[in-house]
Amino acid sequence: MASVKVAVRVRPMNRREKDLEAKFIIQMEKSKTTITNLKIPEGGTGDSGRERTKTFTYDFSFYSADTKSPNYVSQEMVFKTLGTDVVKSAFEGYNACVFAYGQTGSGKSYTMMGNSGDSGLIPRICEGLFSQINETTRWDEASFRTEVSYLEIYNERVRDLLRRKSSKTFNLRVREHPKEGPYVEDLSKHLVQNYSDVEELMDAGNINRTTAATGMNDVSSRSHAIFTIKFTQAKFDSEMPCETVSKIHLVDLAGSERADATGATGVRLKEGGNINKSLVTLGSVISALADLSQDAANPLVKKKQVFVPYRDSVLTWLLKDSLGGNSKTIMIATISPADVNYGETLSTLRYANRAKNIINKPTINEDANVKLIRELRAEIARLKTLLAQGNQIALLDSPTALSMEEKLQQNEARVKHQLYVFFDNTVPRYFSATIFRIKFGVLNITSKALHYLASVVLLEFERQQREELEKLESKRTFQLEKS
Ligand SMILES: Nc1ncnc2c1ncn2[C@@H]1O[C@H](COP(=O)(O)OP(=O)(O)OP(=O)(O)O)[C@@H](O)[C@H]1O
Repeated sequence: MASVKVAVRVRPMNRREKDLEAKFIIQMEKSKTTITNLKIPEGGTGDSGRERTKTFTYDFSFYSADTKSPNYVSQEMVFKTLGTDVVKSAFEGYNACVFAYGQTGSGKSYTMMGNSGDSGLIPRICEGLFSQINETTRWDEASFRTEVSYLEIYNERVRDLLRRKSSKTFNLRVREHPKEGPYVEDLSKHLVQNYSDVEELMDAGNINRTTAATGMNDVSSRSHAIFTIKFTQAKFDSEMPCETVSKIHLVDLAGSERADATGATGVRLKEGGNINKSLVTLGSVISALADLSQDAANPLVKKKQVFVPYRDSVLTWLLKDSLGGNSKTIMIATISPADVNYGETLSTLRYANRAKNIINKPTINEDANVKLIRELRAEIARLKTLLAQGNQIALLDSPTALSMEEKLQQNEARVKHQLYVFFDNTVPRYFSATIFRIKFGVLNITSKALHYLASVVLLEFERQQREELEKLESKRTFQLEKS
């Protein structure tokens, strides 16, 4: 179990806000973010008793409004605080997701993608992944496979941002795999060997992304973009093959916006409606999940039937696993510091506050065959303990009816039988379980490993039996000498 991690980031005032002589209304101290409503006089309360300041506590509050401030949080610091954990999760075999949420022009794309020379989380995470791959391959015999895909959801339709123009790029279907969950049919996947391969694809995808100038942002993303890295790792852990697969979704959402703030009409207004549909559904999903988690945390409360409307929008359907499922998820809420955006900023802060309550269930995604071998090994260890215990009991009981030799023979038969049962049950299951699939060269080693394990147990068994017989022999000799 792991809560969704939530960070809030405030950007500097932009030209528009400066021209409007906007006032700064955001304060941050450690993990706390405070917003001030300048319409309410200092020391007083509003007509309806509203307070002038509201304070929220998040996992992180990133102050990026002024580069000269000692508290300034740079792109690199955001990566060090959040991105390195994503890289770590990938190497451990967990799924991960980072999504940026906020008003148009509040800094989502800047945080996720960044500018040239000032890159954001997505390029830094990819760079971090490859630098660790290089480190690991230098010392270990691990092998890696990294695949990326990049899509946008525009007007509730999925579009492949990395597909060549000649092929179908628009309106791809979202389907659901019974085990692996929702996926996009026919989405192109690209094998990458190093960071510059990723950079090339990212640049190509960003050019294809739907953007437009709005009243709030000259280059406003009009779609939700999901950059996905599928990272597979095969290595040997204490001489056992081990394969993990991790999926990392890096999501740059389109802005949450009101038509009046952006001055949108026509196409932009329709886009706004669709963008909001996904974001409203995202809000409902977050609320439902937060309710579920709070209920689960309180055993005294009668469990409600909470419906999570994942399927109400393409975005939430595709991010199903990242929200309340098998993933380590981070939400970054980006905000403007200006009083002119008070309403939007407060709503973002509330949204983020709700998301803190979501509990996910991340698990290591291990190959089923490899898992079976690990279980097999644990079972062998258990049998070895049983064998040892069995022998001790037999020795303690020795003066009664049966002679020691007989007991030893009985033990031998019992353990042999257990071993037969064990291998009879496990080996066919093991071999039928598609172990012959050729995957990262695991084939030879896994079947070899099984033989190795079997021979280790039998050798150990023989050694123990020999020891017992030797003990018995020396006892007999001692008794003979005495008489
Ligand atoms: N923390 C920051 N530091 C410096 N500049 C920033 C920061 N955040 C955003 N900006 C600048 O503000 C402008 C708008 O940011 P950005 O495009 O990231 O907004 P957005 O939230 O992605 O907007 P939209 O939803 O319209 O796509 C850009 O010029 C960006 O470089």
